[in-house]
Formats: sequence, structure tokens, C-alpha cells
Amino acid sequence: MTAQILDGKATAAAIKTELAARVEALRARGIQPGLGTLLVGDDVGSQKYVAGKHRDCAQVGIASIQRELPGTASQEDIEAVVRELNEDPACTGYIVQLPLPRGIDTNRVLELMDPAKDADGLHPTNLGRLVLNERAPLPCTPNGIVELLRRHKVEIDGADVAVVGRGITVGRSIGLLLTRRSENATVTLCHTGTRDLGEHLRRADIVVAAAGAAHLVRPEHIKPGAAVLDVGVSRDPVTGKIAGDVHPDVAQVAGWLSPNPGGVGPMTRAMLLANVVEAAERAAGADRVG
Ligand SMILES: Nc1nc(=O)c2c([nH]1)NC[C@@H]1CN(c3ccc(C(=O)N[C@@H](CCC(=O)O)C(=O)O)cc3)C=[N+]21
Repeated sequence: MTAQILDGKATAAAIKTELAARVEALRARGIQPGLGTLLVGDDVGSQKYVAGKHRDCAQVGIASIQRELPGTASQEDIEAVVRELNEDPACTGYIVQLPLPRGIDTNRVLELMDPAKDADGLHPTNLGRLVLNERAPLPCTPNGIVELLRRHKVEIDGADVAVVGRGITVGRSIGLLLTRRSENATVTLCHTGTRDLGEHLRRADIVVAAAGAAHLVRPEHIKPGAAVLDVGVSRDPVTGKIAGDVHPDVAQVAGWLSPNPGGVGPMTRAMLLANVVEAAERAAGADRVG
């Protein structure tokens, strides 16, 4: 038996179709959602990601606002663009593409963003709201993972989840989503200081591998039938090829496996669009109340 595929590409396409209908409804009321991106420097990978986000926007009817600064931009230059995007009514949500160049205080830039326009769901205010169970844009990758599991009817309620990696964008925030009453999972956060990673992985019904360590999660770590999500991206030091955190042979043991690429990545992008649409809907609702 090989694992069933958690098909992020197809699921993201379905979500985009749903979002297109919501955008259409907003536009019928005279509201045009717009996603802004701020890209600093000329990293080819970052340029590619940002271009992909604008392509996604075009597909669902969201307008694009593209801002770019050279890699030599100062803290003040970057903050000036953030202030502009905060003020721009055409921009209903935006992201500052990470990483920012060396020497830039990233947290100071992110804190300057209007939390109501935070399409990544990673603004400190919004992470705080998540802790407090208040409505807020949700972090895109964790939200994409939950949505991918839901739409494949993988049982989350009561599941033991092992998360590998304590990065801000995935590891540290996904437990906040999965332990809400609506998801009801039990979550263990593993990291490089975890004494016996295998012990935690072997008891997990769901494994989220987000460490950025090539093929760290191996078939002998996986409980037969478990759902495994491969979030990591790293370069194999030997072959130079891009590798996920999950060894390919895990497919022989797992019940569900998200491919990489084609799994969590497209879901992250779909959830970014969802945050933009929701922010525009929220703003429209606030308008109505006056
Ligand atoms: N403010 C900010 N927000 C981000 O969300 C953010 C960021 N900065 N910096 C960089 C990382 C990386 N990231 C990816 C999202 C989707 C794919 C994705 O869809 N990948 C395709 C691969 C296809 C391709 O390479 O185009 C897949 O997994 O199938 C990849 C990478 C978001 N990031």
C-alpha cells in the first residue's frame, strides 16, 4: 500500500474557484480587493514567488500592487513604502516578502504594518489575537495545512500531532490552530533540542515536518496509516537538488502524504488570497455598519 496523496495543487485550485465567487460578489458591491507585495533586492527565488502570487491574484480577480526596492534600500526607505501601503485604499492586504536584506530590522518593518492589512497573518497583533481566540487573519501555511487535512477528511479531532521545527511561519504557530476547540488536536512541538524525535513521531497520527532538514523524517518514524505533511524545503548538500523534509519511502508506511512540491506550497498561496478576500469583506462589513 502506498499513501493517499494530500493534493495541495487540486485543493488550492478548488479554493481559488470559491474565492473568485466571493471576489465577484465584492466587486458587484463596488469593492475591489487588492494584494500588495513589497520585494526588496533582486533574489531570483523571491522574485519568482512574488510573481506567482500576482498570477494567483489575476486568476481570482484580485488587483495587484507591486512595489520593489533595490537591495541597497535603507530601513527608512522600506518603512516609507509600508506606510504608503497602509494608507493606500486600493491595497486591502499586503505582504513584505521575506527575507529582507542583511542589516534591516525585519521585526520593526513588520510591526509597522497595519494588522488589518496583514495578508501573511504573521503580524504580532494577529499572532496575539490567535492566542486570544479573537478573529484575525491566520498564518497562511498552518491554515493551509489545516484546510488540506479537512478537505481530505483526515481526522484532526483527538489526533496526536507531532510538529517538527520551531520557525515562526509554521512550527510555532500551527499548534495554535490545531489546538483550537474547532480542531481539538493534541500537539507536540519537536525541534533540534528534542531528545528522542523518533519517539514523538512514532506515536503521531499526523506529522508536520517543517524543519528545513532534507529527508529528516524517515519511514521507520511513521505510525502505519498516519498523515504526513512535508513542509520543508532545503538543498541536498550532496546532489544539490531541492529536497523536502520527508524521505520518499515514507509513502510506503503513511496513510496520507502531501507531495512536495504540489502539497503545502500551493495551499499557502491560496490562504494568502483568502486573507486578502476576508480583509476586504471585513472592511466592507465595517463600512456598512458605518
Ligand atoms: N512575507 C512572506 N510570506 C511568505 O509566505 C513567504 C515569504 N515571505 N518568503 C518566502 C516564503 C516561501 N513561500 C512559498 C510559498 C509557496 C510555494 C509554492 O507554492 N511552491 C510550489 C513549487 C512551485 C514553484 O516553485 O513555483 C509547490 O510547493 O508546489 C513556495 C514557497 C512563501 N514565503
